[in-house]
Amino acid sequence: MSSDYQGNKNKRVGFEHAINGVKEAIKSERNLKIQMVISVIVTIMGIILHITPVEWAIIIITIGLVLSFEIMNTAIEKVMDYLAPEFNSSVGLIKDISAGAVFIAACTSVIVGSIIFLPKLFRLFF
Ligand SMILES: Nc1ncnc2c1ncn2[C@@H]1O[C@H](COP(=O)(O)OP(=O)(O)OP(=O)(O)O)[C@@H](O)[C@H]1O
Repeated sequence: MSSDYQGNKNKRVGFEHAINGVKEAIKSERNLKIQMVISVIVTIMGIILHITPVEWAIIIITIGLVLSFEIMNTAIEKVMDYLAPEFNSSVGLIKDISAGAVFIAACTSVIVGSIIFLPKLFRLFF
């Protein structure tokens, strides 16, 4: 079945839609802005503390995981707001579960960051 969007489908290259999605998510989601600032700070710390290539790979995967989960959470929130804008306990639960996935990814990133950075910071200051 074709929908109204089919007429606009070929006006942009595939990744342009994705870049637009990232921009829109950043505009509308405060948490995503905070996570991006934290990602920049972590990257600067990685440069200053001379982390190894393997540590860079782990940090980059972790940052990608958190940002991707937050963007997916934003998409789920938007779908739910579109389909059911009124108060609904099932909608609330779906959003809570989606936020839970971000929370798990964020906790993982804190643990990974601590394992990589804390010993280096400790050596720097003590
Ligand atoms: N339509 C709704 N019905 C019931 N509860 C809702 C509804 N919309 C949101 N909630 C509750 O409010 C919480 C926050 O939802 P909201 O859509 O405001 O996301 P947000 O402020 O961007 O939060 P997040 O930090 O998870 O991104 C949800 O996790 C849910 O518990």
